[in-house]
Amino acid sequence: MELSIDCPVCRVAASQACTRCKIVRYCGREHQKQHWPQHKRSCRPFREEQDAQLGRYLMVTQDIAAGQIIFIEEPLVVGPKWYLSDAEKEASIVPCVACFMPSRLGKHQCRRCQWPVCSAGCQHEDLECSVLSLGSGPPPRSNVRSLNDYFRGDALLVLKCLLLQRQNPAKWTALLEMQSHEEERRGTELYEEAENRVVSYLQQRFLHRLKPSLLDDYGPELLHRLCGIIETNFMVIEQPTGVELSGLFRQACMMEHACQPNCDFLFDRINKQIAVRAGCDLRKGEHLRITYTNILWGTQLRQQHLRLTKHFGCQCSRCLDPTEYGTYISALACLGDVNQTCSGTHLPVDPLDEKTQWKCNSCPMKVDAAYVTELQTHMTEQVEGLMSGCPSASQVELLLSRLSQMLHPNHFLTFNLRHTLIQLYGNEDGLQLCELSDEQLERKLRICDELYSVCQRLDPYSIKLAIYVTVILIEMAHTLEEQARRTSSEGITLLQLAQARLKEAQVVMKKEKESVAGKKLNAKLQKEISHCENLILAYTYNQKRDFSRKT
Ligand SMILES: C[S@@+](CC[C@H](N)C(=O)[O-])C[C@H]1O[C@@H](n2cnc3c(N)ncnc32)[C@H](O)[C@@H]1O
Repeated sequence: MELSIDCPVCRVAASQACTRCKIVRYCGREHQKQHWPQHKRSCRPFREEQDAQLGRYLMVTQDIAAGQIIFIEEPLVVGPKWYLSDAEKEASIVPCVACFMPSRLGKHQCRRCQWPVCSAGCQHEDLECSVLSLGSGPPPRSNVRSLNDYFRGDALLVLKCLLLQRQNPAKWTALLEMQSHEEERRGTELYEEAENRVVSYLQQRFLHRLKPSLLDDYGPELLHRLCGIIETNFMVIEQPTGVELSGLFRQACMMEHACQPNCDFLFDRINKQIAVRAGCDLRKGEHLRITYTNILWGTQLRQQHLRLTKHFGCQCSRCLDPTEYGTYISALACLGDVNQTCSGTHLPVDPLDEKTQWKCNSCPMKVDAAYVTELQTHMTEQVEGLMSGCPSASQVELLLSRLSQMLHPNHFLTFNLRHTLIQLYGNEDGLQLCELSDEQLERKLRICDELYSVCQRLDPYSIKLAIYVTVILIEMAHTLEEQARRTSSEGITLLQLAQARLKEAQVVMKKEKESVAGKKLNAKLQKEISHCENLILAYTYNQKRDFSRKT
């Protein structure tokens, strides 16, 4: 996380942070006092509000410029990932119980509780270790699967929350103030899952042996409430090691959801603080908004995910618009009826209604929501199946042409396939840029333009899609460079266009300097920019040389 560490008055290195915003640092009290008349205009430029529908939320109280850090906050709890994939449940590398560094199962273990640690000397919190040591330990001769089943990271996250009641009463109070949706969760699939994976696991393996004097409450009701608090509020913290953690933050977790966010956030890898940053200029009265779901999903999928995990239906302007800002990212192609084919597009009549009909915009055909869901589920399986391998361009083309008969070209499933395709054309063996025909280059550029336009409409400030957009811009630049190589008349114009695309990507990627994927892509982008500059220099030199030869 990059924050200025110089005193804004004398510019010497400073360590004393403003206690209100924790962002600006001073060399001492004198300069802090002197700077206050200026600083108070930007210190904590928001306040907490409450609303019957949203619950608590954060509202901007003074205009905030794009890129400004709005607040920094310590976590209430940081722990292992809340949702483990099937592969992670069987992985032999797991986060160290103390420092979360990747650790090989069975190599080092805490001497007292036997949970995996990264090295013999790495120790974890005493109370946590005492509770975990009440367990019987993994069964003898365990394989990786049964070891993982004993060392459940998601349950450890709940335990970490539970132990705050003794370790830090102020954090415990703040945690219990968070929304849990415990009533709505009761009887749902998520509740049953939490019961099996976390609540009964913690009780039967550890908590039943706990001395009652150690904690006031560790009953199933409370454990389920903590699961609800985590489910509703957890934020994913990506570590430079690639390990993902879950964090709960008193204030950052108050930010409401919108399918077009206006804030993003960064994590400090050492102390796990979160810094919330304005993704665009924010005006007084606006709410601070992040996205709880995947903005590259269509409305039905986003709504379903939000209803299931966060217990609300989003009513943002994108969700209300059947075309989703003109992107048609959920739209189906109309097939017409037996008498006549149709080139129209099916859109939901009421996008917020799960059971809405989907109507064609050019013929009277209507289809039911159930049909759309079934079709989409089936196609999603096909796309995920293909993408889980390393598909070739021809395999992607084949599925794309099949799905294109039923889906709008911008549908999120075809978007995904086309985003893969632009990276394969120009990089796959036999499909290197120099091997592509002029038509293939033109098509690659056209697809890049279409994908770029969808991203711009959904996320105009590239708050969520910076990496997606940068990949598109780099592929555009590659194509333009190759086109420049093939032409003698417009070469410099094409190269300058390529350079402009890469410079645009550089601006977009400024906010992605911290993430693992962002670091990699930023390094690649720097090389692309130098390469393009060299092409321009070489082109200009050759032109000058040709001109002087002629004259
Ligand atoms: C991470 S919490 C946000 C803080 C919460 N409002 C509180 O009072 O603690 C997420 C919950 O806030 C509510 N919420 C957030 N964004 C919303 C939105 N756009 N529309 C309706 N409810 C929303 C939902 O109840 C959701 O489960």
